[in-house]
Amino acid sequence: MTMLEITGFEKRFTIHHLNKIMPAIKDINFSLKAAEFIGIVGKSGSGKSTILKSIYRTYLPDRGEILYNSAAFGKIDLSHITERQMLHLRKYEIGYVSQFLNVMPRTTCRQLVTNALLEMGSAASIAHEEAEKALAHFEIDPKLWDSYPNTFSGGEKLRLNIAMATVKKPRLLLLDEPTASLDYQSKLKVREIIEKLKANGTTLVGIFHDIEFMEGLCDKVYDMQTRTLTVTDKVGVGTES
Ligand SMILES: Nc1ncnc2c1ncn2[C@@H]1O[C@H](COP(=O)(O)OP(=O)(O)OP(=O)(O)O)[C@@H](O)[C@H]1O
Repeated sequence: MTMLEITGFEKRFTIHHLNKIMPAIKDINFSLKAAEFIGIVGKSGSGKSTILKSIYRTYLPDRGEILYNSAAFGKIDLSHITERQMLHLRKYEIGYVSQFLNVMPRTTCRQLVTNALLEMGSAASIAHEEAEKALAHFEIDPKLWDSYPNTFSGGEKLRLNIAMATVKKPRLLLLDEPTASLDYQSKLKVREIIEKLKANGTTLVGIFHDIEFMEGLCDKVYDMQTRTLTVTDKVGVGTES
């Protein structure tokens, strides 16, 4: 089953103070099936994050379709659904992890992960238990669990961010360099979670600076420079289109 299909995607930005329209990316085409992981590679500024933000509907495309096979609404174009539908998808189906933690102020680390589960409809006791498991998995020091994350280190914030998104076991997970400032041990923990989610049917789109991290994890790689989609056999590669 095709889970995500991007065709003829194009995005431009209006720079108001220069009164200019800047083309960002165009002619982006790729698709992926349920439980597949696509890695997007390309140089800085080539538009990788723009694609992820457009799937999450932070940005709207100027041309093209972003078709997603939703559990709640069937096959839909993410750029044309209502705000209400998009909010539903963000809550129940689509997760987004960036390098930056953007959370409710004055909410503890433990509450943030627990709330993520509660809003999905988990029972309170299960939400508490699963939240602790996730915090422990990402090796967030238990001394920090009841603290506000605004004072956390960069790596702690990042690990909390990943815990909050992955604990929900989303149907589609968007990863925008989530391991950027993590040490090797923490990266392995992220990899472990990605493998588990994939095995449970999560479809993933990821940007990783660290090509080695993606090795053996991605089913497909989309190269922004050559606009080609490569199907990996997880050892060697063979081009699809
Ligand atoms: N909100 C915005 N307003 C104006 N220009 C933008 C906006 N967002 C992105 N851009 C521009 O679009 C282009 C693509 O940016 P994007 O962040 O998608 O690249 P990237 O490949 O993810 O880069 P990096 O690897 O450095 O994170 C860049 O030239 C950037 O300046």
